[in-house]
Order: sequence, then structure tokens, then C-alpha cells
Amino acid sequence: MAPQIDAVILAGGMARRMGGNDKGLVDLNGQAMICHTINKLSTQVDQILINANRNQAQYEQWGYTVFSDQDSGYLGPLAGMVTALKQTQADYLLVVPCDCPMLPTDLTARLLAALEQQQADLAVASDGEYEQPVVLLLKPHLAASMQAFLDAGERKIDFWYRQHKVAVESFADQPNAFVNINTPEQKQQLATQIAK
Ligand SMILES: Nc1nc2c(ncn2[C@@H]2O[C@H](COP(=O)(O)OP(=O)(O)OP(=O)(O)O)[C@@H](O)[C@H]2O)c(=O)[nH]1
Ligand SMILES: [Mg+2]
Repeated sequence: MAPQIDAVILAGGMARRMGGNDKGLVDLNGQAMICHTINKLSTQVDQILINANRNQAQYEQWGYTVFSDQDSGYLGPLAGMVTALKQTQADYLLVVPCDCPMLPTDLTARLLAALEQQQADLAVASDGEYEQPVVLLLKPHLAASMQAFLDAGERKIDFWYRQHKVAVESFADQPNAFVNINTPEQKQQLATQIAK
């Protein structure tokens, strides 16, 4: 039987480089940025959860389950991940950021295959050069270790996952897959590219 896979889209940051506007909700070519991410994921997972610390009602309008960090201190992406890991009933949790609108359509399948083949606890995507620490496939039992890491005051995601058996899956075949939008200038550049 195929494993159940939930996805959580992280939209819980302060988006300071975007000028403090909620990054998931800023317009990218006529749609909220997170809608581009949702469109990429919708056929890849059983359920999509959205992690946001403000504007929850606006995210709920699309019918997805929205939740905020258990710890409301803006502790970084791990705070959203650990909350989702504790909530999910699925076999795996796919984690992606809201600000990567060009994610691969075979992201889940390839991360799962890598994880299973290597009998790993988690899989991380790579662009061929750099690992993408907020693009992960996780087993829910990892919640305890992630919570302990946060409780110790640690925040760096790759430091956390290196404590476990990690499969790295390269998407070097899709050069724009992890284009990451942090500033209005980057958003404008991608909008122009998509429109071409
Ligand atoms: N749940 C949660 N998610 C976060 C937090 N900080 C960042 N993220 C998410 O993690 C992903 C990557 O973070 P960044 O690109 O640094 O986003 P950001 O922190 O909102 O933006 P900056 O303030 O410009 O750094 C984004 O999807 C953010 O929404 C947080 O404290 N809690
Ligand atoms: Mg940040």
C-alpha cells in the first residue's frame, strides 16, 4: 500500500526582506505566492497543511488546515516543522517553504524513493550543489529529536538533520526548481521570467 504523505507549507516567518509583508500572500503574477507552491504539490501528497503565524483567515480561504507554531516566538522554520510533525497522522511529512514557487512536480516521489532505498530517516533535496534545508521528507518519529534540539536553543536545520540518517536527492536536472523569493526584486525577476 502506498504510504500516506502530508505536506506542510511553511509560511510562518516574518518576511523582513520582503518588507514585512506576509511572503505567502504577496502577489506573484496574479496569485498569492503560496498558491504557486500549492499548485505544484496538490497532486503529490494526500493532504496539504499550512503553517502561518498571522493572517490565518486568508490562508483558510483555500480550504486547507492552517496552524501556527506551538511556540509563538518566531524561532525559525524548525518551530513550524516540529508543530506539524506532532500533528500529522501520515507516514511521512513533506516540508517545503512558501517562497519556492517552482518546486519539482516529482519532488515527493523522488525524496521518498531516495529515503526508502537508503533506509534513511529523512530525505533532503539538493539543487546539485547545495542542500535545501527547508525541503525535506521526514518520518514523524523525528519530532522528539527536533523538539530536544529546539529546547537546547539550537536553530540550524542542517545541524539537526545530520544527527540522523539522511538521503540527499539531487534535482540538478531542474535548474530553477528551488528558486527562492526573499525580496521584492527577486519576486519581480521571477514574475518577468514566468510571463515570458
Ligand atoms: N513556522 C515558522 N516558519 C518560519 C519561521 N521563520 C521562517 N520561517 C519559514 O521558513 C522559510 C524560510 O525562511 P526565510 O526565507 O528566512 O523567511 P522569513 O524568515 O519569513 O524571511 P526573512 O525575515 O526575510 O528572513 C519560509 O517559508 C518562512 O515562512 C518561524 O519562525 N516559524
Ligand atoms: Mg528568515
